[in-house]
Amino acid sequence: MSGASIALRARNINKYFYTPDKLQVLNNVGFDVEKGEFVSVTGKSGSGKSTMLYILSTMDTDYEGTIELNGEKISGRSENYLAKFRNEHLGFVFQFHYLLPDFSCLKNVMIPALRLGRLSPKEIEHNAYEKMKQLGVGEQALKPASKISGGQQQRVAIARALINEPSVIMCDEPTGNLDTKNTGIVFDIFQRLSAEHKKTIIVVSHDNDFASKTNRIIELRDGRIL
Ligand SMILES: Nc1ncnc2c1ncn2[C@@H]1O[C@H](COP(=O)(O)OP(=O)(O)OP(=O)(O)O)[C@@H](O)[C@H]1O
Repeated sequence: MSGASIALRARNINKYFYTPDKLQVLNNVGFDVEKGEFVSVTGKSGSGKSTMLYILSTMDTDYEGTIELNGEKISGRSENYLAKFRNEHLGFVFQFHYLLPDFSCLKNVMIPALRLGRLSPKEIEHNAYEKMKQLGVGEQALKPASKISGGQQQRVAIARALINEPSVIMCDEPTGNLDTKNTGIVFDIFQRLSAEHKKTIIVVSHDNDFASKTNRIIELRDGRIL
């Protein structure tokens, strides 16, 4: 693989927790993810999936090894640098959507872009509404986030993750709270983002059916890649 086509490069990642006892949770983990690839991370409970995602997503900086995202070395960087990097390059989707319940769905989607401050509020509102329409939740725009269904909430959360046009989207059990129908809808959204919009998608999932349909499965066992 040429460097230009790599979105994420992880090398020799070791991670330890020290309480209650010293525990090595990731053991010499290394892999590449290509731009536009849709990858799932699987493994039994406790195998280190969430720990790895926290590290890859720059939230946890206490590890050994090196990580490059979009050609930039992100290991060993300051929190200020990483916060800016996250805003510009990464989108996040979690099992629980963490939408602000009393704010409108549209406002929820707008918030990361308002925080970034690159565009005017009018432009951001327009972009947020477009993203919501693309994900089939345009009609929910003005409703409070607490007043729509769980599947719709997750699509609003995906629109929020996309609002700053990140090239890499990291997800921790994004369908863990959804029924089969909504899981299928969310899968199709990710697949389209990867195939048509060349977004790189990394999803931690317990759902073998979901994982088996992604481009590649990275399986962890006891902190090692199989
Ligand atoms: N903050 C922490 N302090 C100590 N040990 C931790 C901490 N966080 C996780 N661990 C341990 O690290 C190991 C890996 O946890 P991790 O949450 O990454 O696994 P996982 O594969 O995501 O599990 P699950 O599928 O249940 O979410 C587990 O043994 C867990 O108990």
